[in-house]
Amino acid sequence: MEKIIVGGGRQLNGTVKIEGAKNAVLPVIAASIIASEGKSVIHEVPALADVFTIKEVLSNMNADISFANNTVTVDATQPLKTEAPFEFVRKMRASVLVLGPLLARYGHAKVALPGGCAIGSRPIDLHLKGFEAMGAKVHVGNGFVEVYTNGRLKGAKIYLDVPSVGATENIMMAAALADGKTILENCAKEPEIVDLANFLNKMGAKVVGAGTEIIKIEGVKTLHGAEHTIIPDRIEAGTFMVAAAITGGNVLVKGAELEHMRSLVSKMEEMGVKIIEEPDGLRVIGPKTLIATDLKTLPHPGFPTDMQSQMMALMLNAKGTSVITETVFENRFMHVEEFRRMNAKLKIEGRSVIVEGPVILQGAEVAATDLRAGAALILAGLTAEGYTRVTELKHLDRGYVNLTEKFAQLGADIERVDDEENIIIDATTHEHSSVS
Ligand SMILES: CC(=O)N[C@H]1[C@@H](OP(=O)(O)OP(=O)(O)OC[C@H]2O[C@@H](n3ccc(=O)[nH]c3=O)[C@H](O)[C@@H]2O)O[C@H](CO)[C@@H](O)[C@@H]1O
Ligand SMILES: C=C(OP(=O)(O)O)C(=O)O
Repeated sequence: MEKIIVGGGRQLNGTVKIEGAKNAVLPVIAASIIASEGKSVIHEVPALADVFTIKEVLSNMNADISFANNTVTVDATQPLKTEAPFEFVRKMRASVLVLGPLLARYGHAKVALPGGCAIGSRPIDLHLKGFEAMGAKVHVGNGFVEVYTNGRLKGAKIYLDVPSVGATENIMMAAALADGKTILENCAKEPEIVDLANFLNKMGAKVVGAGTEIIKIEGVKTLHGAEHTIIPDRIEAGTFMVAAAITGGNVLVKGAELEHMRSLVSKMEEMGVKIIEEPDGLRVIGPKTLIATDLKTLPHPGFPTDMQSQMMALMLNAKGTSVITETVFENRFMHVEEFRRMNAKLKIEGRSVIVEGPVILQGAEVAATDLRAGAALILAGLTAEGYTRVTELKHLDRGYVNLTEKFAQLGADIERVDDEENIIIDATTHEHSSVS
């Protein structure tokens, strides 16, 4: 089994470069299949497991897609299959983002139902309600959701009950080719929504208002391929910002965009962390003593749920009682049990966790219960006594590229090992017996 082994006690210093955003690149690649003319060329694509999954989804539909040197090229001009089977959706829920583009272009899409996951039930009812409002029929059965329409979708006025990121993206993509105007209210305002709207507009779409709570889309008849550069990953950036802060280090997080990260920056400043905007990123300087604070996750521009577990690691090192309230996902506290294995003092009360700090964390074997939980356990390991061994790395690989190497370059005592290999090394050289 693969593990990341991290030793505590080292301060992190230096520069780390942030990749393109996972949550922007997945909808942008999905959107590229709407183009009936020309190729799309997408730059700053991170080499994440999720990107390889969406590439497989598109290849399986007969799109011509290649990925090299952080650039994805998509030619979807030939007729496509309009189905995404469970083997892909199971690996990555964002596969449902092909529903909107396929429905808009072909009047049909069939995708395996994503089902629940570690952070909550994550239904797609709002995506489907949006398609229905535009005249589509929805059929759910045998583990699939199928959407279809006779002729073009019709522009509609759609109000989202909650500002869902995926529903905003799927409806925006479908509306781009609909007949008439769609007005999407109470939509998500994340920077990744703006990135998708910019890409769609380069393809010939007419989308205005992305980044606000009302997006207006005037449908056009066809879209063409376009060239686009993905925005930096604010969650990867935030993870390294916490790493600098938690170790009392000084790290330049190159590519971090202050505009995308105001809620995180202000929380970290409240905790005593110094954050300086520099021309190419954010410099983060950890204090001698971190101060406890409270936070509540909310849709953007509120505090991002994808940074909640990393902030829990920071709060475990802060002086006083902190309270974290999770309002976006109903079950995103799986990491609490893992932190407890490291001697954390945490109490769950409904949708809140009470964090008592500072605590002397102890290295332990812990599991990455989801993507960000994995990152948070590594962060906790940076300050723990002894060695922390993080397993279930498949989650981490969905969202972080070269995480171990990046931490090591900043001075962390960290390595990724495979138990099987270790056994072989142990048997021949006896050198690695202390790490497995
Ligand atoms: C690939 C991607 O971009 N993933 C991000 C996206 O996920 P995703 O797009 O899945 O998240 P949503 O914004 O849709 O989910 C937010 C909340 O709305 C609920 N909901 C959503 C859709 C729906 O049809 N019905 C419904 O009830 C969800 O269960 C959840 O409680 O936004 C989340 C919230 O910022 C982030 O944590 C994920 O990293
Ligand atoms: C929850 C996340 O992503 P996804 O929606 O891809 O599961 C995340 O990035 O933390």
